[in-house]
Amino acid sequence: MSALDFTAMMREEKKIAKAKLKNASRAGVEGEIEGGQISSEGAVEEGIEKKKITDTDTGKIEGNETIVNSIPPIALPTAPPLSPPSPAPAGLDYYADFIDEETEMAIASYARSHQNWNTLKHAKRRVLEIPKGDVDWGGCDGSYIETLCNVLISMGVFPSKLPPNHLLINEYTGCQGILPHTDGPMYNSTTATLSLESSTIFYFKKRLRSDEIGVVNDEVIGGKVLLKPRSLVVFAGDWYEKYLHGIDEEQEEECGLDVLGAEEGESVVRGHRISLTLRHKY
Ligand SMILES: O=C(O)CCC(=O)C(=O)O
Ligand SMILES: [Fe+2]
Repeated sequence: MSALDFTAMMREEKKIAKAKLKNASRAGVEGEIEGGQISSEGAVEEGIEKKKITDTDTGKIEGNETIVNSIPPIALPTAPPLSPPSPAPAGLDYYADFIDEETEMAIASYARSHQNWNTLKHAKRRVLEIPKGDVDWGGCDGSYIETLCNVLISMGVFPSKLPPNHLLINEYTGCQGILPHTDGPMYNSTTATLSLESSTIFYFKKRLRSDEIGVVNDEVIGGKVLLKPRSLVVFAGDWYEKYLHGIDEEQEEECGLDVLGAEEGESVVRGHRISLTLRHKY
C-alpha cells in the first residue's frame, strides 16, 4: 500500500498546517476542565481550502468524489499493523504512532472544544457522541475527523459504502475504565479507536452463550492490547461479535508477553486519556 497520494498532498500544505496546528496545540494545552465543563478555547480555525483526492493506488475510494480539507496531516501508515498470532482470529490490528504529536494535540483540542459532554449514571468517564450530521462532525474543525475517515477508508478498514458516520469520544481520568461490553448490532461490526494523551490496556474476553454462563470460565482473556497515545486499534469480525472488550479500573499495570504493542514488563501508569471511536451506524 502506498502512502504517496496522501503524503504528497499533505506535504504541500505542511507549512500552513504547522502554523495552524501550533495554535491548536496551544489551545489544547490551555483547555482546562473546570466545574464539569470543558472550556472552549480549543476551537481550531476551520480549514477552508478543499482539495479533491483520488486513490488510484488502492481503488478503495469509489463513486462520488472524495473531498478532504488539505490541512490535517494524517497519512496512510507505512508499516503493517501488529496483530495477535494465529490461532487468534484475524481482524484485530494495532498501529502505534498512527498520528504525530501535533495532530494528537489538535484532535484533543477539537474534542475539548465541544460543550455537550455527558456524564454516565453507571460509570465515571465522560462521553460525547457526534454523528457525522449536516455540519460535518460537529464543526469545530471536524475536518480532522473527516480526513481520518478518508484514511481509514483508503486503508480498507471501512468499506466506502459503509463509511464511518458516528464518532464516540470517551474521556477517562485516573484509573477509570470501561466494563466489558459489545458495541452491539446498531453498528456495522468494525470499530476504529484513536487513543490520545495516555496509555491503557484494552482487553478482549470471549462472549458466552446463554448455555455457557456459569459453566465456562468467563474470566479468560482472549487478547490484550496496549493502547498508547497516538495509536489506532481496529477490530472487526469475530473480535467484534464473539468477544467483549473493556478496560480494567487500574491506576498502574504491568504488561506481560501477552500484551500486543508492549515490551515485556512495561509499566502503564494511567493519566488523562481521550479516545475517539469511529463506527458505521445503521
Ligand atoms: O476508550 C476506548 O478505547 C474504548 C471505548 C469503547 O469501547 C466504547 O466506547 O464502546
Ligand atoms: Fe466499545
